Amino acid sequence: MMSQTNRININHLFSFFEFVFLRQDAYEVYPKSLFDLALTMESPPSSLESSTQYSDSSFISSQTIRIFKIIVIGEKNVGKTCLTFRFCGGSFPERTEATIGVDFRERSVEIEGERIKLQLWDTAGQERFRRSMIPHYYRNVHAVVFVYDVTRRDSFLGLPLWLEECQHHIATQDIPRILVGNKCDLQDNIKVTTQEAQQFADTHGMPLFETSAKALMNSGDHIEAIFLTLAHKLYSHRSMTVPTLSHQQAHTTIFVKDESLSNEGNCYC
Ligand SMILES: Nc1nc2c(ncn2[C@@H]2O[C@H](COP(=O)(O)OP(=O)(O)OP(=O)(O)O)[C@@H](O)[C@H]2O)c(=O)[nH]1
Repeated sequence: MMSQTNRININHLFSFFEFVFLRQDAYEVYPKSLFDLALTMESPPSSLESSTQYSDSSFISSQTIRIFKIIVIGEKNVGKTCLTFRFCGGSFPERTEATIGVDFRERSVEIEGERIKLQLWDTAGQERFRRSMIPHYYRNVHAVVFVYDVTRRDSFLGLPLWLEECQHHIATQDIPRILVGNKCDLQDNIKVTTQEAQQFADTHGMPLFETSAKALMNSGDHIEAIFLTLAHKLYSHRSMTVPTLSHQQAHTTIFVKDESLSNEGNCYC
């Protein structure tokens, strides 16, 4: 009988093939170790034993760091790929293709002196490219970014369905969620007002960010600020919700070793 681990690995391979062969543009921002990410993709984070297992693996050494899985969802063409690429790769991609399944991007940031990794799952907006992946998107997720296109009302009016899907697949609603209205650089074509977007965000208890993956907003890097705000939310959210070992085991943080850090200590707090 095929074990659960084996089944998961097959899915990992599937995703890698998609990623490496179908989305060459994202390759340059892929984390240094594909295998490292494969282990974390759907590892059972509620199990501390599993974390220890990874820690004992010989191919990864040094200190554990926390990885937060963030899924970016929304209608096709709203700019999910561009937003994640901009944050992880530092620029607006010259060309993009429809995401098939999922693309992964990752970036380390330092919050209050601790280095953490944000693992962004750039999900497919097209139903046919995402249907079979939906359970994978939501498994062990730490935060959700809902994206709509300010120049397309349909992408905004469709948000309740994305929220519903999210509610259906995530057991706890107590995870950070943010709403991002993208393509604000197309000023002459805006179809969703800030007021109605803000009302929607308030109704659903989410902060709203209007931005552009293409342009520099407010003379600073707005995308950077959005994801860093989320990182802070995740950091403090977790600190508040993981006071004991048993809580910790129930929480969805994934631990892996990072060989670029020199400190030998393992920290599960
Ligand atoms: N003007 C403008 N165009 C953008 C912006 N963000 C993305 N685009 C364009 O919108 C199109 C779709 O962008 P993607 O990032 O591929 O959209 P997506 O949501 O990942 O699409 P799927 O993978 O199909 O779900 C591309 O042509 C981008 O160049 C933006 O902020 N401003």
